[in-house]
Amino acid sequence: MKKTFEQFRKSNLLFQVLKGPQHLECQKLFVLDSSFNPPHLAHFQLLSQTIKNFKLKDTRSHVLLLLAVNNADKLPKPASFPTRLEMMCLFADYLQEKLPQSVVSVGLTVFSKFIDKDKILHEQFVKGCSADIGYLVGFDTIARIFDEKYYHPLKISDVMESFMSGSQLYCLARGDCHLSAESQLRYASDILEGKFEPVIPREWGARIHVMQNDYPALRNVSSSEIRNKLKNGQVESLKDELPLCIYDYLINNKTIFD
Ligand SMILES: Nc1ncnc2c1ncn2[C@@H]1O[C@H](COP(=O)(O)OP(=O)(O)OP(=O)(O)O)[C@@H](O)[C@H]1O
Ligand SMILES: NC(=O)c1ccc[n+]([C@@H]2O[C@H](COP(=O)(O)O)[C@@H](O)[C@H]2O)c1
Repeated sequence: MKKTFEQFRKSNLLFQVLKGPQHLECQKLFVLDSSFNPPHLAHFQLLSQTIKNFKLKDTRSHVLLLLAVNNADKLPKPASFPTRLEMMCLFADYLQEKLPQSVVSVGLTVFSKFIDKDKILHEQFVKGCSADIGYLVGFDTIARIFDEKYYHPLKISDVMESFMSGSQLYCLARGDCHLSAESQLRYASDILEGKFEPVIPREWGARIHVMQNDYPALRNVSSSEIRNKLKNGQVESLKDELPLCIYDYLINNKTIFD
């Protein structure tokens, strides 16, 4: 993976598929954009609930696990990118097994903002198919997608118009969030009622779908909490938060977050 990653870094590519089909194979694409630092069961739950509730009837779905080599806020730490790519590939195999009605690809991009990721995916992955792209996010991320600071001095209603008119945002409420679960679940209807106008146009509310996590124990799981537990030797409890393949990988590579 180190070599593959270095090649991507040295190339001028903006997006590259490293595993799975190179182009969209189904009518519905679900993108999980994450730091995969490491991937965990709340990520799986986000995918599984979204596919269960929103996949097109009687068709397969295409899942794209996407890693940005530039994050909107975070430095590229603590696990190296090649390590994260290895975990993404293990996670992709796990998804393929658990969600057999899905096709899974793993990709890299240089873009941190969703508006830019969306443009490049339409150009290089969807390639002219009339598919809506569904982006899978936790509530903390949706709040950041609609934060004006990322687009200054442009207006969100202008700069995000093209992205929001062709995308759906599938969102899982989080326990470790500044808003109550009720407020998170009301977010789309609040937008539809115009509560955030003029910043967020009310019609965008129809493209946002906030779900409660069906498994309460996963609502507070996060990669940072898992990294801390691993550092502090609290490995037993990690079994309930990670796919077994990722758990085994971390146990065999305990220093990757050092
Ligand atoms: N417990 C959770 N419930 C709902 N969404 C989640 C949860 N954990 C992660 N997500 C979402 O999955 C997406 C990708 O996750 P990300 O890589 O940021 O994981 P994270 O666990 O929040 O990482 P970190 O702790 O390093 O910030 C984000 O949109 C994030 O909000
Ligand atoms: N305005 C935006 O589009 C925006 C804001 C914050 C994070 N992101 C991206 O969301 C993804 C997840 O971010 P975190 O790993 O920081 O939670 C990253 O790819 C990050 O760059 C995008």
